[in-house]
Amino acid sequence: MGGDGKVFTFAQVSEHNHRKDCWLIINGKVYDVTKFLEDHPGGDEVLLSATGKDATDDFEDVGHSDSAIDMMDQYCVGGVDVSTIPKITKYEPPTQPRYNQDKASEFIIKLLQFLVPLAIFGLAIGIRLYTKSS
Ligand code: HEM
Repeated sequence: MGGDGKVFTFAQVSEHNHRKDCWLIINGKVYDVTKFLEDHPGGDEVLLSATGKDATDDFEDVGHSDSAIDMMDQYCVGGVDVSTIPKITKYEPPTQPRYNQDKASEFIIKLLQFLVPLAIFGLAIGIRLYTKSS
C-alpha cells in the first residue's frame, strides 16, 4: 500500500484511537493497524494504548524483530507532520523541601541536652551551698 505521499497532522492521527479504527505513529510514519489488531502477537491492547502519541519508543522498547519491521510497510498510510507532535513534557522532579527548620530544632535539642543537666547540676550546687550556710 505505501501511501507515503499523505501527510497527516498529529491531531488527525490521534482521532483514530479505537478498536475499529486504529492508527499508530512510529518513526514519523503513520500506520493503520486496524486489521492487524487481532493478529498482533503482542495483543491489541498495547496497540490501542499506543494511539494518540508518538509510539516510536513503545515500539522500539519491545525490540521487534526484523520480520515485524518488514510487516509494517503494508500498514503504512502516510507520514505525520512532525512539527504537530506535541513535545514530550519534561518530567521535573518536585523540588525537595529544605530541612532548615528541622536542622534548627535539631540544634535546639542538642543545646538542651547539654544545658538541662548543667542547670540541674548548678541547682544542686546552689542548694548545697544554700543549705550549708544556713
Ligand atoms: C505496525 C506496528 C507493529 C507491528 C507490525 C508489530 C508486529 C509485531 C510482531 C510481528 C511481533 C512478534 C515478535 C516479533 O516478531 O518481534 C510483535 C510483538 C509484540 N509487539 Fe508489536 N508490532 C507493532 C507495533 C507495536 C507497538 C506500537 C507496541 C507497543 C505499544 C508493540 C508491542 C508488542 C509487544 C508487547 C509484543 C510481544 C512480545 C512478546 O510477547 O514477546 N507492538 N509485534
